[in-house]
Amino acid sequence: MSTVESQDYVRIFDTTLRDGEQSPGASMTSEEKLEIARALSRLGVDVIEAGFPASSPDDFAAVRAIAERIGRDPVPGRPQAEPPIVCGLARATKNDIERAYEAVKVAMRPRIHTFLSTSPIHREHKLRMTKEQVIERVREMVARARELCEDVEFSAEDAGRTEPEYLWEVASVAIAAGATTINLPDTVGYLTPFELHAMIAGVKKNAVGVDRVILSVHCHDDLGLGVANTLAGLEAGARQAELTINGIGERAGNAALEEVVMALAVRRDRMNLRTGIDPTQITRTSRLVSAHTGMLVPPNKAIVGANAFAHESGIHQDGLLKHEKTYEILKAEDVGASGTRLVLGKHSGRHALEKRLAELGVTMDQPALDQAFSAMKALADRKKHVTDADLLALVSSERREELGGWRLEALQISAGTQGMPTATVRLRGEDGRDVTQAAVGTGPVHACFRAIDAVVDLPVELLEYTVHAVTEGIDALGEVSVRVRDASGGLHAGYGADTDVLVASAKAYLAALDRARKERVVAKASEQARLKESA
Ligand SMILES: CC(=O)SCCNC(=O)CCNC(=O)[C@H](O)C(C)(C)COP(=O)(O)OP(=O)(O)OC[C@H]1O[C@@H](n2cnc3c(N)ncnc32)[C@H](O)[C@@H]1OP(=O)(O)O
Ligand SMILES: CC(C)C(=O)C(=O)O
Repeated sequence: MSTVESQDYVRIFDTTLRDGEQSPGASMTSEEKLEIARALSRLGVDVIEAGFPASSPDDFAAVRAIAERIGRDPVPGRPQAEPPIVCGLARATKNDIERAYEAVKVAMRPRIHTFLSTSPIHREHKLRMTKEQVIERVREMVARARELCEDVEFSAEDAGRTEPEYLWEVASVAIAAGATTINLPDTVGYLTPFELHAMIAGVKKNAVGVDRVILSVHCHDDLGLGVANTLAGLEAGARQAELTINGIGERAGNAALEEVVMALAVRRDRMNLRTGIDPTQITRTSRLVSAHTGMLVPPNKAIVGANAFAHESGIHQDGLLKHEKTYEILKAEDVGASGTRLVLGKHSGRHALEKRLAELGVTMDQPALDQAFSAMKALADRKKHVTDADLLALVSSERREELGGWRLEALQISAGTQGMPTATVRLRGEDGRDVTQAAVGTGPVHACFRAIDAVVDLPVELLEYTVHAVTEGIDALGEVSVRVRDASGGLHAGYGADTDVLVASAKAYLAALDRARKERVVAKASEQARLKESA
């Protein structure tokens, strides 16, 4: 028995190019579809539903191109693998079926997939057909498809809302007419997992000849149950799952391939089912589909979202650093994503900060780490993510502030088109004393520096003032550098970083003044020592 025939093997039928393309606005060109089909082949899907050939000449051409190339072009990483089946969708009409076959017949492994609704609401209002007419059409059209192609899938559209006994009858008729796969879609995403399980189990038990065919599930996500329902169907005995990359598809989409495949892989202990998918290709394929369809992947999307392997909160980060399994059931590398990310933000803790700083080449003793931690928390309150550049800027700003002297406690600026720009600063001296001063200036920076001058009382001339963003985005850290000249001609540089450039300016100016002050203290001390010596 080959791997594919064994009882625990689930065939992955990818319908990104057909049902996925039915997502509003997700149309793709033929070249894009071929590129995706190649990626699906590399991913290891068993069936590629390449399109609906009767729907337009473009769709026909795309299906045809995929049928021609897939299996014939080399697939990097899977040289020996059996090529995927290429399948075309067709309504239960002669014309659709013949068009589908025309498009797929050149494939190494072609399949015709024909469908007809079976639920009362579809029979009555959409098809305007009786139960008997539906049965007769299924018999005729499956037989016609089978005359053309060895591999025929029949889908009972809206199976989920079909009377069970009637569904068993339709499935029995399709099997007798030659269908090799019977698909039971929950077309409108209406069923609960228990109901879907019961539907598959019912057909498996009651349809005549069911042992000769593969049962398949195709679940939509209208109630967010697509993946859960697919897994329930597989537990009940279905051995083909119809899925799309990123879960795109008609309305709320289809069950997401990456979620079903990884659920089967991670919970093999529970379900004991396998697929032929190479999970390391998942992220790359997801990105390709997103790029070609323009359907962005939400950050919190399971498996492929930007946050799927990102941890922000301190307690989780600490746990992960001690043992990765504390908070991860699969690794980013398993699905071809770059590793777990510890995101520094308002919920992070010291362990994660220390690790990130060490990775950036910064080691600190405990008091310095505590200080950097407080600065990081303060920044994170104002900024969503603290990036590496933020951290380095912060650390270097904090280190410079460690030099002593006056420290900025508060800054209030009033500026605009009306009135004089005014700054009020509150500075804390080395002795812990707070001093508040206000000043006006030609602009907010000038007013701020004048208010600082009024406290520090160290005459300097401002030579240079530069401001630039060190990090990305509207909430970037601003970095300010200043150069001042003191009364004896000495030059002193100062640097400050903050999300508020005026605060960064005040910090930079204070740092430069502090250097000037320190040099003056050193110069005074050496002058006194010289005088003492000469006395
Ligand atoms: C559940 C699913 O996802 S099914 C796939 C859905 N995908 C699509 O519809 C995308 C491609 N579709 C199309 O391009 C067009 O709908 C076409 C070319 C197939 C048909 O276009 P039109 O001929 O203009 O028909 P229109 O789409 O307006 O109506 C569908 C017709 O097909 C009939 N029909 C629907 N499903 C089936 C079926 N499985 N078998 C036979 N006939 C069907 C409808 O009853 C209706 O027939 P009517 O004209 O006699 O009332
Ligand atoms: C054509 C069938 C399989 C379908 O897409 C559905 O029922 O949702």
